[in-house]
Amino acid sequence: MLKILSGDQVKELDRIHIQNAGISSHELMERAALSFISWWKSMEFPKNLPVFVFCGAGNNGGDGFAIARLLFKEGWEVQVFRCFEEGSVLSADAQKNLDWVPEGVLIYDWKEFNSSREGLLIDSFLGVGLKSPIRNSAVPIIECMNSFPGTKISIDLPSGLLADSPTFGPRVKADFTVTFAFPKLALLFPENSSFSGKMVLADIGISESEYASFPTSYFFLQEKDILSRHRVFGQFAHKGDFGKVALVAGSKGKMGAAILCSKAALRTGSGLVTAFVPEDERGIIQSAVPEVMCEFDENTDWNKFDALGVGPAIGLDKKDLLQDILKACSKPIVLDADAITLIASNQDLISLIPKNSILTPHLGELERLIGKSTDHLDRLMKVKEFCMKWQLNLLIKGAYSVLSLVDGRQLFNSSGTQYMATAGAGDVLTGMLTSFLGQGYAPENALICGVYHHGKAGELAGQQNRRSTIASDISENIGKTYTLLNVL
Ligand SMILES: NC(=O)C1=CN([C@@H]2O[C@H](COP(=O)(O)OP(=O)(O)OC[C@H]3O[C@@H](n4cnc5c(N)ncnc54)[C@H](O)[C@@H]3O)[C@@H](O)[C@H]2O)[C@@H](O)CC1
Ligand SMILES: [K+]
Repeated sequence: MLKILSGDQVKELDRIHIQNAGISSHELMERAALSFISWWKSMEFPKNLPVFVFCGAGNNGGDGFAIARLLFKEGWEVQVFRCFEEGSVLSADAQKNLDWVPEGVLIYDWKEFNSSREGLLIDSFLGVGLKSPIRNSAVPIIECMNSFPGTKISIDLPSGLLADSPTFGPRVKADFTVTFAFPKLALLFPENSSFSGKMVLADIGISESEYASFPTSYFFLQEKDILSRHRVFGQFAHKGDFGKVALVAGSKGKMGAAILCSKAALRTGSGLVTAFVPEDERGIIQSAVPEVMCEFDENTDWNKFDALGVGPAIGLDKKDLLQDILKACSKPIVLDADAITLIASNQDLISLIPKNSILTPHLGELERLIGKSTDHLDRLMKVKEFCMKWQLNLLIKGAYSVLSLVDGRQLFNSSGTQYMATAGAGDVLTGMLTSFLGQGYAPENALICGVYHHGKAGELAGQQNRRSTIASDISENIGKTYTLLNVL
């Protein structure tokens, strides 16, 4: 799994890679520029537009000079805008790439930029070298780039954004950020989304094994990490192997939650799904999902199920039921929605939650559980502490949902789309997670597979329906994600 290193670790990684690969730092910069060019070509930007490359004096600027040269070679009209005084000392690789800028590329001072011209802007002013809020002298350069209404593409990081701590000063508002080797932490923070735009990961040939020894608790979860987390079921598997799960969900007027999570559990592969719903409401679920069985007696043996998902729309009057379930259960369970709100207001219940269970609060529920956070980094730290203290897994939902594990690791999920921000999407996820637990997946793997496939199913649903996507569409696409990822 791809590690997310801090800005400070990048230099050390650079050094190790250069040594291992037997290349110069300048060659590594060239690879970064070439990787950018291959993304650029895939974008098919209109070729009649000129390209304005803003370059700083450090290696981020060096990337920009190299990109300017390569784009010019590809036939683009390119202009470079210097973000430093003439005669300034540049980093060695930036200087070399500045020297290599061909004559056909005109170099101007940034103050000469006319932001009303049509074109494409590349922001190569500041990258991970920025360690503190930007100097006053740099503010107008960022404002100048932001005054340009056309497409802006930041190299590695939007200039002004700190790689892994909260940023308060001005920063470039990019449409795309093409970042090298691994995502920089700040690109994954919701509060920075309007600055980083769409993040593109550009491979520069550094293999994950080269930084296996680098300490970090942050990881980036990608498609290649998923298949090995799945269990394989052979030809002789029967419905018992696929698990017997129960979902405690729904209440009068909110039976949709029970329908959505039970259906998702079936679509994820559960052999037998039982819904615990109010008896008066059973007709709704039984006609909507005939494959689901219903039970009504809450004095049941909860351990007869392979996995349990509790909470979607059960109502806030179910504290006693929740307490009974937590006391009775010996295996990890999935807790969502009202179950989390109940736990948040009755914190003595936390110690009763079976170790390794999975909690999936939305941001409001999370805040009730662990208190307010000043920003996403603060939220990550609080959640990590909570998970380690109580030995629980917790999902922070949103773009790049964070899977916070019992051992302190935090994985940022790469699948998903904004079109999943719709009622009931969380209920679908609860069904999926419960299903994987019931299929005998270790909680960590159930969480990883559940969240990744949920995001992928959402992407497929979003491609078909865009903003008209509803939670049922996500559920209906779960099967396609198995085909896509070649899960048998
Ligand atoms: N190993 C890697 O990941 C690679 C990194 N490369 C590039 O190298 C960049 C890092 O380069 P550097 O370490 O030279 O750093 P940067 O180029 O990001 O920043 C250094 C520049 O920032 C200025 N600066 C520092 N603090 C400032 C402040 N508070 N206000 C205003 N200006 C300030 C410095 O004067 C200097 O000009 C990466 O972001 C990436 O673009 C690439 O060349 C490829 C390889
Ligand atoms: K930049």
